[in-house]
Parts: sequence; structure tokens; C-alpha cells
Amino acid sequence: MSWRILADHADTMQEQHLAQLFAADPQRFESLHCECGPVLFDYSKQRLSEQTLSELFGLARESKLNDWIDRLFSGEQVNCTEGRPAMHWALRLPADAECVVGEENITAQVHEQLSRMEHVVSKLHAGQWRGVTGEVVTDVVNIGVGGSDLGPLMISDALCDSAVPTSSRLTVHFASTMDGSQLSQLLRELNPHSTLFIISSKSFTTIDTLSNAETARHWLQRTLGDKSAVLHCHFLGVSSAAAKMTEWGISEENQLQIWDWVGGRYSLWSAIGLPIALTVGMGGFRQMLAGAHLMDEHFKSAPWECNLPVLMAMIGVWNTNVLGINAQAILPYDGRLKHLPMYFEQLEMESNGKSVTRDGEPVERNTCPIIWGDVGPNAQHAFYQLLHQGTEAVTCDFIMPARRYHEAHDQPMEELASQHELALANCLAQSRLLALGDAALKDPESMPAYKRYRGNQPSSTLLLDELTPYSLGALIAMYEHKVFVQSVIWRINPFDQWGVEMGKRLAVDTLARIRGEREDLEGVDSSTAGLLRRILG
Ligand SMILES: O=P(O)(O)OC[C@H]1O[C@](O)(CO)[C@@H](O)[C@@H]1O
Repeated sequence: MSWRILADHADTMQEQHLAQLFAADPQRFESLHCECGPVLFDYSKQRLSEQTLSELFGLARESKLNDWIDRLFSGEQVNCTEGRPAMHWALRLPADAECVVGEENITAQVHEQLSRMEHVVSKLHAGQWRGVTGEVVTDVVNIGVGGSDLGPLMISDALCDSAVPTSSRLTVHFASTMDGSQLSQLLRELNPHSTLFIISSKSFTTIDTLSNAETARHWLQRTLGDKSAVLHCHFLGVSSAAAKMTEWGISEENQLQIWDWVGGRYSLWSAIGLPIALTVGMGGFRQMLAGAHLMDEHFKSAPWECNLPVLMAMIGVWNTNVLGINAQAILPYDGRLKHLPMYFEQLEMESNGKSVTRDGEPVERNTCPIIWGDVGPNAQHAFYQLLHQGTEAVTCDFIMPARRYHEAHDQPMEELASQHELALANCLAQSRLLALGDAALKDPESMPAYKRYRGNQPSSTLLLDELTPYSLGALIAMYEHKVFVQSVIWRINPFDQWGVEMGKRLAVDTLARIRGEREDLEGVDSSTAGLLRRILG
């Protein structure tokens, strides 16, 4: 029923260009933006009206959104294919919050691991973590992939301005690629005597991570010898599989725990976020948790009309399923957020890239759009041409902090401030031009066709007061909950990722052929067989 109403309503909306919507209502921004703590969400440049939202809320009611939000926050097994709850929100609860699921006191477990993390962070920052030969550890390498890499990497970079000075002058590095290229580059520069590795893997079975971990172990042992003390002094593990960490050789006191109920792409709030805490200190890490908790509470209790994750999700549904816009660009106007698009690609596409409902039926409508992005000003010189004059409709998320640069380190303050202003101006100019097209320009009719702008490309702007652990925590939690709301509307499970499993199994079989352990090419398609023959000479 709601879908039909939305389709009818779309017929009217499609007739109106964004330029007309803005011209008709000078107060459009006032009625179509919303705030939660440090995040302002402006959706006035989306192709919708207040009536659209009320029709979308009809769909949310029909989909029993509030019941699903209750299920998520009561620890029900919302991840039905794996029989697990999804409780990343519990990682952000303050120590005095009560959260008991079954027999388990979740808050107590979470805060015990936070204390253990704190111990590790203080020891490393104070220069008290020593390698096997007594040298102070100065370099930490996080080995992980997917959620065990992207979140920690993205946030550590984003919060570089909040980095705490440490007496050990600690540097945190990341290695994820299974071909070993990132790690071997690092190993050329690092000193085995003063390097610590974090093996970060929820499952502790991911071949990418385990093969890099093996390489790191051999690198250390070639210089430091084959004694168990080398493993003890140079490896930490973060996983939900304690026995596997022990079997690999990580001593129990160097193990940090996460739980089955934290999905990999939702895990940066747990000990998987250790590299973040090493960068911004435990104080900064707790601020990030507090920002996310603020968004959790807002999501649970704010009316839909001013609920940021719900609004963002329903606008996404409107774009994808009613306006037929199947591409979304993530465009941060701040170089510190360069990994944010990649992080959201995993969060959204691994969660909602599904075509079977919770009941095992084929979905009736499109699910997650294709998401990509880059630092906005750089992307202006790369793919914005398509946004402005191509044939595809794309919705964009512009993300930027309003303020930056309180302290100038080595550069004059005015120089830094003026570069920030430049980025802000470009962000506002681009979203304006995308929305209004020629209407944003003077005398467009005099221009040749190839210089004209169609406009009507929808976008949202997420304005943070500043980029801090608190505001970034709130922003990421907002997107997490948006993904959940959309999964409810699309009736899919956002917490599993079966689509990535079969590829891993086929790779095992292919590897046996590449290594000559299996010579026949029986059952292999001609393309793969031809490429294998060429590789094997
Ligand atoms: O932390 P793990 O278990 O090594 O998994 C890494 C990544 O691999 C995936 O399972 C996909 O293969 C992601 O969901 C996950 O973030």
C-alpha cells in the first residue's frame, strides 16, 4: 500500500526541479534539516517535500520499524542466519548502564576489555613495552583486513589532529593486503627489536591476515631467534576466538577479546579499535564511544521527524526505490577523512548488498545502491564531470567540519584557516550547482549546450561542528543505524555476509592448482583455465 502511495507521489515530485523547490520556498532549509549533538543533517537538497517524508514514515510504520529498533536494542537474535544478536551499540554504553542479555552482564564484559586496552595503551605510551632484546617499542603494526582494518585505519587518520604525544614516540602502521605488498614495504623500514604487531581478526581464520601474520613472525625470528619470548614481546591478538590465538602463539595476557555479537564491520568500538586508542589515547577513544552513544540514544528515542538515522535511511529508500537512483557518492571535504568512503562502502554494501529476504524469498525491490567516493576536492578533478553532466542520477553525501585549526604547529594560522575556508566554499558551491544546475548561474541561456548544467542531482550535507572523536563517533553511529533502518524496509539481514564465503573456498582450490598440488583442470571454465596455463607457463 505505502509503496503505491509513494509511487503516485513521486509522479508529482518528479515534475519539479530542485531549483523550483528552492524558489518556491525560501524557508526550505529551515524545514528540511535536523541536528543531533555535533551533527547537522541538511536534506533540503534532496528531491522531496515534507509530504514525501510523511509518506515514507507510512512505509516505516508498515514495516514495523519501531519493533525492529526494540529488537536490536534488546539483544534479540536479529542476525537470523547466524543466530546472533547485533550489539555493537553495547560497546558504547557507559559503565553504569545496565545491559544483561540472557545470563551475561554485557556492560561489565565490555568495560573489562576497555580496562585491558587501557593497560596496553598506557604501557606503550609510557615506553614501558619492550621488545625481547629490551628495546622500547616505537612502532605498532595492525595486521587485519575488512572491519579489522578499515575502521581503525579510517579513524586513526581522521583524528590525527587529536593524536596524543607519547614518551615512546609511538607510530601506528596498517597492513592488510594479502599479496604482502604493504607489509613488505613496512618491514623494509622497521626495526624488529622495537616493533609490535597486533593481529586483529574477529574469526582468526582470515587467510589475508594469517598470511601477513606469518610473514611478520618469520621477519622477527630471522633477527631475534625462534624463542617463545619473541612471540610474547612482539605480538598482541584481538579476536573472538581465544583458543585460535593461543594455538597461533599469542600469550593469554596479550589477548584482547571481542564477542560473536559484534559484526566485523561494526567492531571499531571494541578492542579492534586499539590502533585508534593508541593514536588518540583512551580519553579520545572514550569520547568517540560517547559520541556514538549519544546517537544510539537519539536513534532509540527521537521522533522520526527529527531522527537523523531514520530520516537518512528513508531518504535513501526514496532515492533507490522510488526515484530509481542507484548510485551514491560519499564526499568528505577534509583530507583527514580520506578513508571514510572506503569505510562506508564496507558498512553499507557488505551489510545491505543482499537479494534474499529474512524469510528466504527474493527481494521485491532494489536494495543497497552502489556506493563510492573520495575526498571531495580531489574528486572534483576526477569524477565530478559525471555528476554534473553525465547521464546517471547520483545522490551525494557531502561531509565537512565547520571549524578547523585552533593551533598552528609549524605553519602560520592564517594560511591554514584560508585552506579550510577554501574547502568549505568548494563543498557548498558543488552541492549548490549539483542541485540547481543552470539556475545557480547568471545568464545560462547564452552558454553553448556543452557548458550547461542540468542540475537536479540530489545531495545531503552532514556538517560537523568540528572533526573530533566525539563528532566522528556520532557520525559513524548515524550511518550504522541508517543501514539497519534500510534493512528493515528491505526485509533483509544486514548482519551477515554469506556472499563473500564461496569466493574464499574457490580460491583454496585455485591455489592448489597454482602451487602444482593439483594438475587437472577438470570443471574449470575456459577463461580461468587459459589464464592458469599462462601463469604456470
Ligand atoms: O576480522 P576477520 O574475522 O579477520 O574478518 C575480516 C573481514 O572479513 C569479512 O568477514 C568478509 O570476508 C568481513 O566481514 C570482516 O570484516
